[in-house]
Amino acid sequence: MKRQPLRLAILEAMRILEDAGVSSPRADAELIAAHVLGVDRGRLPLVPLVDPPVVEAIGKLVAQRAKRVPLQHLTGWAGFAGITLDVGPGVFIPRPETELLVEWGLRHIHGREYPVVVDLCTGSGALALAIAHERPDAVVYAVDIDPNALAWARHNADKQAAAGDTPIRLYSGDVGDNTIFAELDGLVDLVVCNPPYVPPGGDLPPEVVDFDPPQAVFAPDGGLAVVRQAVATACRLLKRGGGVAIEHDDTHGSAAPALVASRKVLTDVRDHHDLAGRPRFVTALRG
Ligand SMILES: C[S@@+](CC[C@H](N)C(=O)[O-])C[C@H]1O[C@@H](n2cnc3c(N)ncnc32)[C@H](O)[C@@H]1O
Repeated sequence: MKRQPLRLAILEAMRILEDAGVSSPRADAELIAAHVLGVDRGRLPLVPLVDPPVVEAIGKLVAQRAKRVPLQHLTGWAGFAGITLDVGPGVFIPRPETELLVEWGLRHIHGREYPVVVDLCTGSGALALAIAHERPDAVVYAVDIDPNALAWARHNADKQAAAGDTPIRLYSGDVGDNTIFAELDGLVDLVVCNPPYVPPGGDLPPEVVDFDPPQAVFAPDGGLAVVRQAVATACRLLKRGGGVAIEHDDTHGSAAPALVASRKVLTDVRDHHDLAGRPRFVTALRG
């Protein structure tokens, strides 16, 4: 059979994805093509013609994406703050907005030697591994309640350590357990946390509802239950001058900072917006 222009296969993929209601049809079509061809997306213009089996492989993945299977489940990986994490069924796919917590956290520990860092609710290991990658001297702890998520985190942590990064320390546990990391009480420089925070019944796209684990997304108490637990744990773990950054729902731009400010040991409470201008995460320092 004849070779075909890749451009046409991508245009056809975009049409299918747009009809299916995918929010970023061009990016997804190009990323699927790049995945099938084993090249970076930016190199696609260097591939003018493709063989029929390539077009067929692109078509199969596009059909799955049109059923709203997340792109990262199809490719098997997610880029996050300069690292690549393996992801799939059973673990939350790291989101770009969470990279803002990495940026804030790295700024906070800048100039501190051998900082102790704790990632509560680690999922795939995203925050812990991104910080460990940038700060090889950091002692990084991470915890999750879900054994499936932890299996992904262990896999990613082993892979990153095998590539030469300092290993992180992973634990199974509940942020609501007030003895968690008791050995670190008052010793921690930075606590980061992207907890489940969507109020139950929230309106979400199929990629989230059907593929992210529910306990990674929804939380009781109007979405604030795990945020509240993370704040309490941070108060106990942080040393004086230590900092905490917690992601929250964009409807919690007042409630989350108020919850943090209700803890007298935490000072300099600030809420931060994402690039789209939505309230996204709260930070504070241990006074
Ligand atoms: C929104 S995901 C975030 C994962 C990762 N930090 C990220 O940003 O990609 C929330 C994670 O919190 C975990 N989790 C939910 N409730 C928890 C709890 N009470 N204690 C510890 N982990 C919890 C879930 O299993 C899930 O992996």
